[in-house]
Amino acid sequence: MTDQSTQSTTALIMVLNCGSSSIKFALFEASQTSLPRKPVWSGKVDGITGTNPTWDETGAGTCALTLDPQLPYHAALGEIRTRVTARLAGRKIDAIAHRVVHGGNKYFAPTRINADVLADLKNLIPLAPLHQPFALEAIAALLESQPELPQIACFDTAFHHTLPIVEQMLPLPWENWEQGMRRYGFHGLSYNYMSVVLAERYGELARGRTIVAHIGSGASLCAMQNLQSVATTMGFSALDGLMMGTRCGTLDPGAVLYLMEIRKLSLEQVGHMLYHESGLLGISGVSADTRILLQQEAGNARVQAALQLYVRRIVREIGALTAVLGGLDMLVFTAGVGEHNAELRQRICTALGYLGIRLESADNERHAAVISSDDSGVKVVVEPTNEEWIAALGVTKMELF
Ligand SMILES: Nc1ncnc2c1ncn2[C@@H]1O[C@H](COP(=O)(O)OP(=O)(O)O)[C@@H](O)[C@H]1O
Ligand SMILES: CC(=O)OP(=O)(O)O
Ligand SMILES: [Mg+2]
Repeated sequence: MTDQSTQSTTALIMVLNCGSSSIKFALFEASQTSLPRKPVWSGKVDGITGTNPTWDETGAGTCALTLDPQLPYHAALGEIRTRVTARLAGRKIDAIAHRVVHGGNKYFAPTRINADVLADLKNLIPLAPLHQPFALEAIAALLESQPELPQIACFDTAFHHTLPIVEQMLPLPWENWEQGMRRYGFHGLSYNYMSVVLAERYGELARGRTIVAHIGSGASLCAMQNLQSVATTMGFSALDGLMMGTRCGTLDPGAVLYLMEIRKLSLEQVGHMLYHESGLLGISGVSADTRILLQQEAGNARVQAALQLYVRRIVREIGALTAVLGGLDMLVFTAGVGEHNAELRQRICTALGYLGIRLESADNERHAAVISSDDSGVKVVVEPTNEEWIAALGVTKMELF
């Protein structure tokens, strides 16, 4: 931010965060010197991929929405636009920050979007088809309707720029690496926020061997050392790693070949299966939402199997990342499931008892900041993420105002 006295004292920054099951938005008021963590107004359209989308304004509760089922993201973006316009009552937005999930090999810092940048980002749609098209749809519409409004892309992949080469590489023939195929890692705005807030709250401990479990509709783990990403479960695309709401996570590549060669599924059919029909939804046949699955678990073998595999994959990958870190000092739960689902945190931590993890049940139930007991070998904490603030912060560093 510049300090020219002719400029208005605050700037209004809107953030759009297109996730796989929700679109979140937030309006931040930035002064010349500070950006409060709490937005002046925020909300989300939730359950976009489900049957009952809801509108939730901060503190206003939820209400059901009717979205065009053929174009739910498109309809949700329109809903947000209408409500934000009404709420602003003529006040101008100074910049819009977009969470863009994939920045590829070219974008590692917040970037002002023009037609060339947009074209580059469109090329990455195949690597994040649940996210990239919707963020880019909003960007393209705004570039056209308000070309003078600065739009800034803030990348999920950027925080993982510190990954060592051994974590970036895919075990494919060398020329693929030379041609740019690599593991990127995602949920970087969330992990970036964690690197800030964990250092504030837990000081030196957070600088040690930390695993952050970002478990929402999409899910990944990040192993951090000295608050930097050293390993992560999502890789080249947002399909890798943990089992998710509708995504398979890590899968034997032989299974993909089999589906195509023997079952004769087309590329599109396999892609649809892996992104939209797998994970919790695919195994349970009921829902991608852990709340619903926990309610229907008793007496439903498929729901039980879905939840068992979901927890197993998290436990397995925490074990793998602990090995990479050479031990574990802190385990952090965040995002929709991580912040709100005490039952699943309990199941995960019980399976991790061999690491010396002990939970304080009452603290876990009330989603306290620290949920491990005093004698736990690893500090276990719950920390609400704030991807939107990191995106807005990126905008304030661009000297636009
Ligand atoms: N209050 C809650 N209690 C329990 N689970 C929740 C709650 N809110 C969200 N979740 C879970 O989190 C998931 C959404 O997480 P979120 O991080 O918002 O996902 P995304 O950003 O990928 O859309 C939901 O599918 C649901 O399972
Ligand atoms: C990258 C990703 O899966 O994001 P989300 O969890 O918001 O869907
Ligand atoms: Mg998300």
